[in-house]
Amino acid sequence: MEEMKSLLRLRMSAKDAHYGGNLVDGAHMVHLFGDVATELLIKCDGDEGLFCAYDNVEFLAPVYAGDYIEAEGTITKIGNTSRKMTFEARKVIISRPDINDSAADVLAEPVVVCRASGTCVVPKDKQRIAR
Ligand SMILES: C[C@H](N)CC(=O)SCCNC(=O)CCNC(=O)[C@H](O)C(C)(C)COP(=O)(O)OP(=O)(O)OC[C@H]1O[C@@H](n2cnc3c(N)ncnc32)[C@H](O)[C@@H]1OP(=O)(O)O
Repeated sequence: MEEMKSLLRLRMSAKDAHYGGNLVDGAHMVHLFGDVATELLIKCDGDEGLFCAYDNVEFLAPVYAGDYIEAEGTITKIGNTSRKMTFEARKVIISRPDINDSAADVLAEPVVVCRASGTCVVPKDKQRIAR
């Protein structure tokens, strides 16, 4: 099977900060993975599909307002109606409020902030791409 991947890249805004110290809630990464999964299913099946279950979610580093996040997903297995996927979210730019209000750095190496895996379902009658 040709490897199927999708990538979203976006900036966490002050509106996304939910906790003290401008910390973004972990559920926000899971929300991004839902959009990545939807794009993967559109590529794979021509349908947005439904998220059935996560079997693992790990929060590995904090995310703050001002961080730029890349959220990437890969389809690892295609079943009858199920599509197994893995996800990774990485920070690629961070704010530097310790320097001044507008300082920011491009990271030499991305920092992985969240990893997850799960299963989506596209019912047979909605699969529009023959395989
Ligand atoms: C990605 C989306 N565009 C965005 C979203 O997040 S949608 C919002 C959140 N999700 C939902 O609202 C979905 C609500 N759930 C459902 O509608 C149904 O539960 C379902 C459609 C997801 C599954 O229902 P159904 O088709 O009746 O299930 P099954 O026939 O039992 O199984 C279908 C395939 O899925 C595999 N499977 C079932 N449960 C699990 C599980 N817990 N973990 C992993 N895999 C599971 C099952 O083995 C079937 O696979 P195959 O068809 O054999 O490949």
